[in-house]
Amino acid sequence: MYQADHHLVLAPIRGVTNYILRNALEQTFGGADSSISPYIVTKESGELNKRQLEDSLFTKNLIPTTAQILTKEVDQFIHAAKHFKDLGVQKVNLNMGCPYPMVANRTKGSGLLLHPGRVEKLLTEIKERCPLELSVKIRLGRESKDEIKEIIPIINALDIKDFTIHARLGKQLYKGVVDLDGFEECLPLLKYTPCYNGDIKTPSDFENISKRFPQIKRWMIGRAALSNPALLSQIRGEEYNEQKYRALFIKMHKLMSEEYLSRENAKSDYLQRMREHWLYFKDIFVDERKVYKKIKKAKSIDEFHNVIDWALDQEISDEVLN
Ligand SMILES: Cc1cc2nc3c(=O)[nH]c(=O)nc-3n(C[C@H](O)[C@H](O)[C@H](O)COP(=O)(O)O)c2cc1C
Repeated sequence: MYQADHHLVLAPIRGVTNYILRNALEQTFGGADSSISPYIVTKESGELNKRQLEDSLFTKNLIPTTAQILTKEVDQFIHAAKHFKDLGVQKVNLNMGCPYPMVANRTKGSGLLLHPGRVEKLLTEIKERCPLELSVKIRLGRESKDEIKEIIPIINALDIKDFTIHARLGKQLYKGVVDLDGFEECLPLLKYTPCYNGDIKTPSDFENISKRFPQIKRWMIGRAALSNPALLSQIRGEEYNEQKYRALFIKMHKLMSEEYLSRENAKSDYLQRMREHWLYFKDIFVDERKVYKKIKKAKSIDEFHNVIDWALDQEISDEVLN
């Protein structure tokens, strides 16, 4: 059961959990204590994506947001961390969980997990030089849940307190079940209690997992908080009937649309951005397939807004109400 000392973290989902989504969520359903922004990729040239940097801008975020970096190079990590520091960011996260072969085969993300020697060197040097507090997000392994057991002594020795474990293997991508036994095996090995992540889809999933792991205080939730933006607040005990849910979702959507359309060159990517959000938002509605089909078909902003007016009137699924 949710307790006052629990901390709920909105997970990073690339292309979706940007400051626009985070702030609109905070201004409506609420429920997230903090968030990690999706990873920024570093390059040898030092060039960093402007929009991704902007996403972590302290003044743009209504909830504390950690910036995430995907790299295997110490200098590139430090270079990006310094940029984030200038933007007012307090904490940076090293991504050691990304499962995509394009990333992992280049010894980045979950690909690092097969090389504990490299991880030790990377983390030790980053810890020494990082101008911001360092946190790490990891999977149990890339191929096997035993890989994390070689990483944990490094995390302990470096005194990294903010450590999130997504209880899957890299080779699973985002499929299959989470390995709660594998997660449990890590607990006695860790100096600090980690943040749990993976497949909390409903308030009762949270009840069950938090009952099994009463020592865990930090919980990270990703996809399900996008498919049901009320989920984080429902976990905290908030209740929603259809009318209250619809009113808040309409407000959330309006805030997001307005912010996207106020940005420079907004019109060029507005539809694409909103379609990515609707890949999750569609699940709010009983007839999610019909809703998403119409959204995908909309070719202009006017057409899209007409479809949204229709969609926001559709019946809301009992699965997101409580
Ligand atoms: C499309 C997509 C993009 C993701 N992008 C990131 C990312 O940028 N950084 C990261 O650490 N994890 C990323 N993740 C992983 C999530 O943060 C989270 O660990 C995973 O979805 C499991 O949690 P969940 O079951 O609550 O969604 C991504 C996941 C998905 C499905």
